[in-house]
Formats: sequence, C-alpha cells, structure tokens
Amino acid sequence: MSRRVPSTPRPAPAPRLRTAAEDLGVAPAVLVAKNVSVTYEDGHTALKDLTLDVRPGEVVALLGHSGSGKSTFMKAATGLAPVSATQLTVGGIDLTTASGRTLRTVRSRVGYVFQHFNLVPQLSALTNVLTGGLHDAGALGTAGLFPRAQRERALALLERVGLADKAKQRADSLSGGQQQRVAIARALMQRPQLILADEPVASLDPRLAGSVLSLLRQIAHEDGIPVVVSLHVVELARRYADRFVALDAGRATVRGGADDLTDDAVSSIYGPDMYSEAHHGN
Ligand SMILES: Nc1ncnc2c1ncn2[C@@H]1O[C@H](COP(=O)(O)OP(=O)(O)OP(=O)(O)O)[C@@H](O)[C@H]1O
Repeated sequence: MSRRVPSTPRPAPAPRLRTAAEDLGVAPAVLVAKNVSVTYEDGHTALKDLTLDVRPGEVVALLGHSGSGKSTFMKAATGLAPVSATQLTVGGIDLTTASGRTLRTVRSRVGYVFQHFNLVPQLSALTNVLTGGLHDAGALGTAGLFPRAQRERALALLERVGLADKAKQRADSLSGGQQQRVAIARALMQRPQLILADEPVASLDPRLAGSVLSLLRQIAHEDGIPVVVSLHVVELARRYADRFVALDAGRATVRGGADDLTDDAVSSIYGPDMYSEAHHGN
C-alpha cells in the first residue's frame, strides 16, 4: 500500500506558470496503470501492484534503488514486459491485450529517451531525428528518402532543442548533452502522446543534466506531453519533476509532489546510509 508523505512547513514556492495540465483542467490520463505487476520468465517479480496515472503536462519522476523496477515499469508501458494488471492503457489502448499492429501503433506514439542516447553514430543529427518519424514516413522513409515536410519538421525540432547548427554533424561527433537533445528531438518527431525517459541524465555532468531535464520539463509543460523520468539524484527530481513515485522491490512505497521530497522522505526511500549519494549524485 502506498503512503503519502506528511507535509512539513516549507517556504512558499516561487510563483510559476500554470502547466498545460492545469489549463486543461482535469485532463484524462494518457497512461493509466492499475495494479500492474511484472513477473519475468525466470519467475522474478520486478513490479508488484503498481498504480499510477500520468496526465497531460506533468513530469513524474520514478525514484528508488537500482533494481527497484523503474525500467520495468517503462517496459510495461510499451508492452515490452510480461504484464498482469487490472488496467494498463496508453492513449486509451489496452496494453494487456494489444499485439501486432496495435502494439506497434502504441509504441510509435511513445517517445523513449535512454541513458546512452541510442543514436545511430555514423548518421547525422538530422537523419537520427528523421528516424523518429519512420512510422509516418512510409516506404520512402525506410529507404532513407524522407519527404520534404518530414525534413523540415526534423530541422524545426533540432532548432527547438538548440541544435539547428549541428544538423549535418555526425551523431558521434556531438557531446553527450547534445546527443541527448538529438534523442529528445527524435522522440518528438514521433508526435508522442507520452515520453518515457529512462535515466536520461545518468551519463551527463550536472550542468548538462539540468539542461536536458529542463528541456523535458518544458516539453511537458508547454506541449502537454507528459514525461515519466527515472532519476537517481533526488535533487533533480525536486527541481524538475512535478511529482514522484518511489519504488522498492517493485512496489510503490512513497509518492507525492516534488515539495514532499523532504529529507525524511529521502531517507525512507533510500535508507539513511544511501541518503547522501541519492541526495547529491556522484
Ligand atoms: N528480462 C529480465 N528477466 C529477469 N529479471 C529482470 C529482467 N529485467 C530486469 N530484471 C530484474 O528486475 C528487477 C528490476 O529491474 P529494473 O531494470 O526494472 O530496475 P531499475 O529500478 O530500472 O534499476 P536501475 O536503476 O539500475 O536501472 C531487477 O532485479 C532486475 O535484475
């Protein structure tokens, strides 16, 4: 059973812009997970009864020790893990029964951002972004001949992430932070309903980590595309997420708003010994 962290008195937060979710009122959840469990083929249960709704415009951080089930949840949300659930839907499509074309459609509408970027190293930044639109580009795209409208859109997305001048550069000649921005542009090329970012800043230094998370938050708040992001550094969750869910051995243990990530909450998520590392990163 999840428990909420009791609020402690804190200084009043600085005023902020309304999020897209707030503007939309009570927008329907894009991702609905009710009692989701995942047991892998070897019998290991990596997720147990996780319930989580993700609404337009919000950034939800997944916290917890290594091996607590964060990636497994993301795999479950794209039909890549063996799931049992009362409900698991993305954009209204039931992932517990989807297969074949339906599953491919769901995956094409979920942007995935990985720790190691997963770009094709020898291709240009622009071509990497274009691959995000393959689902819509048809046979021409598969042959590497992307329609002009797609190329223009990919360029506009590179501009959005601040890399228009790097469009023709090989992916492997870009810095880590730049590669992650290309990966985010590639995810946006999918016109995603949802972005899943699995430790997107674990390979980046703190300054670049902040800029990548700030970009993801901007996408959630301005475009309304919700972002689920797994993080190992609590301070980043406090700063860039709207709320968090902490997992422990596959179960949600603590959840709340970013302001609820008090020192007590951090200790109860990671234990007193891990407190310092999770607090500040390496
Ligand atoms: N395909 C698999 N088969 C069996 N067990 C798996 C499989 N994938 C993951 N696991 C196990 O499930 C548990 C949860 O793994 P998961 O990768 O979801 O954790 P995580 O919280 O994302 O960890 P990290 O922070 O290190 O990425 C771990 O014990 C892991 O070893």
